Amino acid sequence: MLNKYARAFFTRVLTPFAAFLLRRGVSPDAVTLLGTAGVMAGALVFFPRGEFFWGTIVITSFVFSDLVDGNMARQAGISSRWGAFLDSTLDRVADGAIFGGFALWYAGKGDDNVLCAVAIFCLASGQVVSYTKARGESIGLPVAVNGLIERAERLVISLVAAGLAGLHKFGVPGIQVLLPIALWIVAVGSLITLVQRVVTVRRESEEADAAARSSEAAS
Ligand SMILES: CCCCCCCC/C=C\CCCCCCCC(=O)OC[C@H](COP(=O)(O)O[C@@H]1[C@H](O)[C@H](OP(=O)(O)O)[C@@H](O)[C@H](O)[C@H]1O)OC(=O)CCCCCCC/C=C\CCCCCCCC
Ligand SMILES: Nc1ccn([C@@H]2O[C@H](COP(=O)(O)O)[C@@H](O)[C@H]2O)c(=O)n1
Ligand SMILES: [Mg+2]
Ligand SMILES: [Mg+2]
Repeated sequence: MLNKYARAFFTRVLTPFAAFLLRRGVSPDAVTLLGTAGVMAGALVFFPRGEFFWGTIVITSFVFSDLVDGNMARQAGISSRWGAFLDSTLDRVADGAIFGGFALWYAGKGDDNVLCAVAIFCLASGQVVSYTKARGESIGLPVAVNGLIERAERLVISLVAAGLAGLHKFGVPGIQVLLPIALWIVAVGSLITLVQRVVTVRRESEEADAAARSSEAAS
C-alpha cells in the first residue's frame, strides 16, 4: 500500500536532493552502499543496547537512501540490472540488521525469549516474503500480488514503534509496550503476506504449466 501510494510523494520530495547528489558526482551505487552501512550501524550499535530512540533516528536518516538511489539512477538514465540486484540484495542485509538488532536486545538485557523468537520470525518471514516474489519472477511468473505487508510497511510499523518506545528512556511511561505490539503485528502480517504470495505463485504456475501443455499438445 505504501509502495503504491507514498512512493509518488517521496519521489517528488527527494528528486531535488537526488539531482544535487548527481551534480556532485555521487553514484547511485555509492548511495545504496552508504545507506545500507548507515542502517546497519544504527540497528546493530543501538538496538542491542536498548537505545531504540537513537537507533531509530540513525536508521531513519539512512533508510530513505533506498528511495534516493533509484531516483538518481532514473534521473541520470543509468538504471541497470546490476543496480537492481545491488539494491534488492542490500535491502535484505538492512532488514536483517534491523530485526536482528531487536532479537539481540531481547536475547540479552531485554530478557524475553518469546519476543526474541518473534523478532527472529519477523526477520526470517520478511526475507522469505521477498524471496517468493524474486523466485516466482525468476521462473517467468508475474507474481501479481503484493500482499498485506511489504517491506515499506514492515519498516514503518517497526521503526515508528521502536522510536516511540525509545522515549521510555526520556521518562515517558508505559510507551515501551509499543515495540512488542509492532513486532507481533509485523510477524502476523508477514505470515499472511507469505500465504497470499505462495497461493498466487501456485495458481500462476498451474496456469502457466497448463498453457504450456496445451500448446505442446496442439503442436
Ligand atoms: C518523538 C518521535 C520519535 C519517533 C521517531 C520515529 C521517526 C521515524 C520512524 C520511522 C520512519 C521509517 C521510515 C521508513 C521508510 C522506508 C522507506 C523504504 O526504504 O522503503 C523501501 C520501499 C521498497 O523499496 P524497493 O523497491 O527498493 O525494495 C523492494 C522491496 O524490498 C521488495 O520486498 P517486498 O516488499 O517484496 O518484501 C523486494 O521484493 C524487492 O527486491 C526490493 O527491490 O520503498 C517503498 O515502498 C516506497 C514507499 C516508502 C514509503 C515510506 C513511508 C514513510 C512514511 C512515514 C514515516 C514517518 C513516520 C513518522 C512517524 C513519527 C512518529 C512519531
Ligand atoms: N544503485 C542502484 C539502485 C537502484 N537502481 C535502479 O532503481 C531501481 C530501484 O528503485 P528504488 O526507487 O526502489 O530505489 C532498481 O530496480 C534499479 O533499476 C540502480 O540502477 N542502481
Ligand atoms: Mg532503492
Ligand atoms: Mg531497495
